Amino acid sequence: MKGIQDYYPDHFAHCYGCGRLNEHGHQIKTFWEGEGTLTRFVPKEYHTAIPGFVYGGLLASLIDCHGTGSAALALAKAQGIELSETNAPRCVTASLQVKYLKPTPIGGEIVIKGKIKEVGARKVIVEAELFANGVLCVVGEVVSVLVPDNFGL
Ligand SMILES: CCCCCCCC/C=C\CCCCCCCC(=O)SCCNC(=O)CCNC(=O)[C@H](O)C(C)(C)COP(=O)(O)OP(=O)(O)OC[C@H]1O[C@@H](n2cnc3c(N)ncnc32)[C@H](O)[C@@H]1OP(=O)(O)O
Repeated sequence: MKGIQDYYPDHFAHCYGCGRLNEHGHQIKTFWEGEGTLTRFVPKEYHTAIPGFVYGGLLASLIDCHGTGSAALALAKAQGIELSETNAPRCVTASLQVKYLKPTPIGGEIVIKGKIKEVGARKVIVEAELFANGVLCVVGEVVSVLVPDNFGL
């Protein structure tokens, strides 16, 4: 199944967290599930904080790109954009807040769920919940801002 990241132009597809063209990155994919958004990721052994548990920086990174991806989905919906080829809106992170509630175990799939809290003309706020083996381990909030096609060029 295609994620919003599959609809970014190539120039915006090199992000370490979610760029489909970054062979060293996490290449996460974010899509709608009902009214919310969803990203899945399976940490590797080397994503370790202490043996058996995921490094918190990685979890923040996953929430970051889940947030910007969810924001792009929300803007596309709000603006009536039908996704095809590389026409997705692109959002950059303005603010990232993460709260680690429980250690996150390595050894299974991580699921990140997003709730769109606010959608403006450019700014989107997304609340994220990160689950490991069905247990809520991390929550976060991402403020994303729509950027123009020539951002970074
Ligand atoms: C330089 C590298 C960036 C690379 C990113 C590539 C983007 C590609 C897009 C897509 C690709 C796939 C996705 C990638 C995902 C990547 C994730 C990351 O790791 S991103 C890297 C870290 N983030 C930055 O480096 C942003 C640096 N900051 C900025 O560029 C600007 O400050 C920016 C664009 C965030 C806002 O600047 P303004 O001048 O365009 O817009 P104003 O008018 O200041 O703000 C618009 C709204 O946002 C709020 N806002 C701005 N900053 C905020 C903040 N820090 N906290 C809360 N709200 C904030 C403001 O209050 C305003 O809200 P009101 O419309 O009035 O309601």
